[in-house]
Parts: sequence; structure tokens; C-alpha cells
Amino acid sequence: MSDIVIKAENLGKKYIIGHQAENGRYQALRDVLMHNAQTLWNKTKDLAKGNPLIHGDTLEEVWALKDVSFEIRRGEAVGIIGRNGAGKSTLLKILSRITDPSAGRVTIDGRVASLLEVGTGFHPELSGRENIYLNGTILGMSRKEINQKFDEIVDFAGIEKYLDTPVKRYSSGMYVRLAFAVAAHLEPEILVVDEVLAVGDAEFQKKCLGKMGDVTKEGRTVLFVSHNMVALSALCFRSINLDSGKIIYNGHVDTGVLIYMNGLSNIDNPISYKTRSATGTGEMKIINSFLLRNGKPTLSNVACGDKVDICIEFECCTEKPRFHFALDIYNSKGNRIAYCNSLYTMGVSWVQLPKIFLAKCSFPKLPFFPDEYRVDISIHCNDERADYLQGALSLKVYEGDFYGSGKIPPISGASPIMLLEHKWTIDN
Ligand SMILES: Nc1ncnc2c1ncn2[C@@H]1O[C@H](COP(=O)(O)OP(=O)(O)OP(=O)(O)O)[C@@H](O)[C@H]1O
Repeated sequence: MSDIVIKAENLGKKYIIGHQAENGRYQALRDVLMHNAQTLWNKTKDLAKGNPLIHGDTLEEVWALKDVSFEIRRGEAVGIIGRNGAGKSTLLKILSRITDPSAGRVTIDGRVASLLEVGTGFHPELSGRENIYLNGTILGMSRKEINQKFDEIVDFAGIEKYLDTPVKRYSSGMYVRLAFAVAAHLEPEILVVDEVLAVGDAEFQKKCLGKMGDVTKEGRTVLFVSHNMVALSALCFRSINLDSGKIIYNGHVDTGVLIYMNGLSNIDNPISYKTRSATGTGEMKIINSFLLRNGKPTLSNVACGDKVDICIEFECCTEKPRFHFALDIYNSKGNRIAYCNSLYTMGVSWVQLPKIFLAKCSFPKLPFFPDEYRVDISIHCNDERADYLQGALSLKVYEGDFYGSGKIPPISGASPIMLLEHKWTIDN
């Protein structure tokens, strides 16, 4: 499977819930079947006694995941983002083989260690020491290999004094510390972590993030579910955003976080990036672009003086790229009014890249007069144009208080194009 370690194809997970779920909590299939057997027995009794049958107990299908497909490469740290009930835990449970998918399939190349809920993988009656060996053995490690890691695990978890105490006597904090230490140190090829960091204190959370970072540097893969966007963007390069069981975004983590924070269903753009092919050598490809107005996504509306970021997601399809970007901005009369080329701004080309990355061209105070503008994006790689997208974005610029003076320059017949930062003084 080359460097692809996880491949999910049209994954689906269906749960069946009874309509009369007690206390509003989920019912597993087993609960539903038991409940139904009971209901059937009661109904048979009613029938024997000549009582009328009461209908109304119905079963409902809930698709926790639907048509989920993605690939994850070796050494990638991927964040799974989504609101409560989006399907994140269900996805991790399938990847950790705790539950089977109802549809589709997943191919995994490597040993998975997962930390999904406090307690997963630990035997309550066994001591901390015994659980370390048990988990190591489950991960396919020899006793010698576990011995080599043992002190590091105990040290990381900070549980020396309680090593021989059954883990059922541990506080939840101790439990999580040990569980994380075991999962991260026993050299799994794929580490799956679900929100566990919420339980530890700030210092331990920092330690965990550092350790997960090390795990990816060693070429191993990390999948991380969290509602903590700061932690997610610090650790992960890519995010997969889920909403109602479906993937709504799969790309650079910064974009994924924006989509999540702004409750968007996606960052809309009329261009279908998925189906377009590169206009150039294709060594790099533009895969998405969007606008931020004062830090929030916008389709095209901005005002003079706003902080505007033009964000472009690229995919790198070559080894050792040397690259730079350029934006061309045209007004509604077709005049090319700005050319923003990173080679001139930075003085050098960029050279190092992950597979997917986000480039941002920031205008701290947009100096354009009200009009409609077209933005063309190009990327040059190893001295040749790799991709070019005409009309990637449009900017609809409205009047704004560019100078912060409370007065807005009027638009007249012969409007200027640009607003210049300048000063007026009087010498007496
Ligand atoms: N055992 C179950 N039986 C029935 N429905 C379930 C079960 N587990 C999950 N679901 C349903 O599947 C959907 C996805 O749940 P899941 O726990 O995967 O979401 P999540 O994104 O992890 O949420 P959270 O952030 O709250 O942990 C929810 O609508 C939930 O109602």
C-alpha cells in the first residue's frame, strides 16, 4: 500500500435505536434486541390474557458515518474535527477495530494503539505494571522490547509509587497518564487518540502533545480527535472535518479549524477544485482558495481598510520543490492593478513542504476603492509554472473607513483606484 497506511473506502456505520430510548441515552443493538425480546414476551402474555396489542415501539436507523473515504500517509498527524455527534468517535472505533463498519471497508497497514476512552485496553484488576506488559503483548512486542521501554513509560506517567496497585484504584488522572504513556511509548505504527487530553492537567497535556509530535517525527502516524483547536493545529497538519457522519472538508488544518470555528458547512467557492487539472507542469496544484475578512471566511465581500487574507491551499506532487506564488489582481475595467509575487516580497524561493499546505497573502489594510476585482493565482515550481487559476477569487470591495477618521471617501464618476496611506501636516 506504499506510504498509505490507512485507506477508508465508503465507510458507513449504522446504529439501530429504539424510539423509546430510556433517559435519552443511546441504545446499542444488543440493548434494542433485549428490549424487543422483552416486548415480544409481554405482547404474547397480553395476547394470551386477551388484552389488545399496543403498537408504537419502532426501531430507527441512525447512520453515524456515511460514505466516508480518505487516505492517510505514513507519518502524517491528522486531526478529526466535528461537533458533538458528528461521528468522530465512531470513526476512530472502526479504525481501532473496536467496532465493525456496516458498509464500505478500511485497510490498515500497521499496528494501531488507541486511546479512545479512559480505560480502553486496561484490565481493572491488574496492576499498572501488569497492564503495561499486557498492552505491549497485544501490540505484538516481545518482553525484552517492553522492558526497554518500561522505565520511560513509568517516568512519563509519573506513577512509580502505584506501579503494583490494581489500576481500578487509580484516580482518573493517573489512569489517563498511564494509558497515554503506554499507547505512545509502545511503538505503535499508528496512534489514535480521542480527546483524552481533556482529563489531564495543563502540564501533562503539553507533555502529551510533545510526545505525539515526537511520534510523527519518528515516521509514525497519529490520528487525533479534539475540540481543542489550539492543540489540534499545533500537532496536525491536516484535518478531516465531519458533520452528521459525512466528510465536509479534508485538507490543511488551518482551513479545517476555520470551518469548524465558523460553523461552516465548507468554505464555499464556485470553482470545483476536485475536478480541475493543473494548468502548468502539475508539480504543484492549487486545491482550494478562500478569503478571510478580518480573520473570518467570506465569499467575496470586503471593505476598504479591512484586513484581508487570500488563502490558497496547494498540493505538492514532486520531490524537492523550489517554489513561489503570485497573485494578479484586475479591476472591473480589466486593468491589472496589483501583482503580488512572493519571490519579490520574500527575496527567495521556498524549498521545503509537506504534501498539502496553505499559503496566505495578507493585506493588513486593503487599499482598493469600491469595485469588483478578479484574483488570478499562480504557482511556479523549479523555474516553471506549475499551476495557474484565472479568476480563482473575486473581491467585491465596499466603502470603508480606510483612514480610521470616521469619514468615508465618496465614490464619484472618476473614482481613484487606490487609497494611499499618507499624512497631512502644516508647518508654521
Ligand atoms: N452505540 C450507539 N448506538 C446508537 N447510536 C450511536 C451509538 N454510538 C454513537 N451513536 C450515534 O452516532 C452519531 C455519532 O456519534 P459519535 O459518538 O461518533 O460522535 P462524536 O463526533 O464522537 O461526538 P462527541 O464529540 O460528542 O464525542 C451520533 O448521532 C450518535 O447518536
